[in-house]
Amino acid sequence: MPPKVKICGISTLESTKTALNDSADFLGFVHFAKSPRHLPLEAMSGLMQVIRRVNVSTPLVSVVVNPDDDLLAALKNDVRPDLIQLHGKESPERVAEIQRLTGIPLIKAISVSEKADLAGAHAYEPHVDYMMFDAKAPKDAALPGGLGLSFDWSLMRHHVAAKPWFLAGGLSSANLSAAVQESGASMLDVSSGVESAPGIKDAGLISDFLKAAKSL
Ligand SMILES: O=C(O)c1ccccc1NCC(=O)[C@H](O)[C@H](O)COP(=O)(O)O
Repeated sequence: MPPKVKICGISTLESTKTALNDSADFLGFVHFAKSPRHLPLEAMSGLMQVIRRVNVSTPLVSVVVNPDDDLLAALKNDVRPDLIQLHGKESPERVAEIQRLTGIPLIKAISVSEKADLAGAHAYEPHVDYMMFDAKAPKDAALPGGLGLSFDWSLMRHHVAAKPWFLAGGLSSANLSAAVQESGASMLDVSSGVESAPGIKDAGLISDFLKAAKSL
């Protein structure tokens, strides 16, 4: 079974169309002011509404970082994504609270640089539908994700998980096969690897990535 793919950091209808034409399994939209992929909530909501007119089956994911209750209320009441991806330092208790507050299925991202980072993941599992394992950002980085950095994929080999998980960080059409082999991942997430410049998605790179993933 080929890995499922989430194309993250989509901000235009054009890249949405490419991703859907080549059978992306999830589409991610980032709301984080410092990100070159940042979408204000109104724009995210508008784009999602347009997508839903032509495609109701592909889950649309709002990616946020340490969201406060006001942001969660806006996501729940106005944007209404299929999933919320939590990509900050949310504690397991806060994730449980976010689940209660929104009722929207969650993806919790964990930053990984060494094996010890995986141990903390289990505490989130009761509260989420999916986990994501992404490369840990450098201390001085402006963003917690979308940096095109990888971690040692073999760390995931013996990870026993109660929830399905995405592998993220520095993936591209050139390395995804090795990444799947080394990590055992059945779900992949990519952003920079399908861009021609930060925040600029490239139709050819999106197609290449999805075709390479679907051919595994
Ligand atoms: O992509 C961003 O700009 C971003 C900003 C703030 C929080 C999360 C962000 N991205 C989350 C993702 O799911 C990325 O796809 C993931 O980190 C992998 O990125 P990349 O290494 O560029 O493929």
